[in-house]
Amino acid sequence: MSHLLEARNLRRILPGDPPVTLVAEASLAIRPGSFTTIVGPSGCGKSSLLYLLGLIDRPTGGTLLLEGNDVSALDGDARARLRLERFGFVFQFHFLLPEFSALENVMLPIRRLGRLDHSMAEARALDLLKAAGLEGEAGKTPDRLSGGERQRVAIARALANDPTLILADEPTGNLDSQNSARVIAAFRTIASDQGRAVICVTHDLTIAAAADVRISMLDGRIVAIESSPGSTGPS
Ligand SMILES: Nc1ncnc2c1ncn2[C@@H]1O[C@H](COP(=O)(O)OP(=O)(O)OP(=O)(O)O)[C@@H](O)[C@H]1O
Repeated sequence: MSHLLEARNLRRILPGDPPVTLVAEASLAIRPGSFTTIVGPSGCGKSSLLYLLGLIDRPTGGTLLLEGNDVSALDGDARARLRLERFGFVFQFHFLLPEFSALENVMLPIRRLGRLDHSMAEARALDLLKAAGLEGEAGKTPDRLSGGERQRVAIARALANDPTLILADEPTGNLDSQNSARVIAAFRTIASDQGRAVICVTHDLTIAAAADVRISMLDGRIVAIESSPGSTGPS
């Protein structure tokens, strides 16, 4: 089966004197139904690579293929559209809008995409919250949710438009071990869908252990790509 996402010699260099290399010659392939972690010491370029893979940042060299299509050189509007349609993001801080309920937060990207009317968007958002075990919390604003609940709302929001790729940056960074375990279990379930894949930057060894593929970085470079025992390989 073809790769969902493929990077070939992806590079991100900040201009300057001297220039700063955030990511150097990164090559990787993400297969459907996989859970990949990106690990490495602080400052090695994990987030920078994730932002390139998620079309948040733009490479200064190399190629990025989304289901075989070259998306490396798209303009800002086209990248924003693809992010909304095909990607879901989960960050260390949940970035839920404080004045909106959990339900409204999950509905927002659905309404922005504009394919569903208000009541259909609401039904979909409720289903996602239900799947996250948060049916009873739908009407609450983020300040009335626990840290773990907020992060699960953020995951529901990331899934709102049925994305192909879920990208997470330190999603358990602010959670205790019990809530981390729920978040990891949610990612595992999401990644078991053959139409999807999860890529997660983490320092959390429990996440790294739960993944199918582990990409290790050092000084902006990928230094190893390893598959877990039982997984079918990195590509
Ligand atoms: N806009 C920028 N200007 C200058 N340096 C930057 C910029 N963005 C990132 N860097 C530097 O690039 C390097 C890679 O940063 P990045 O956030 O990708 O690392 P990371 O591995 O995710 O780190 P951490 O685990 O601490 O979050 C770091 O040394 C960082 O300070």
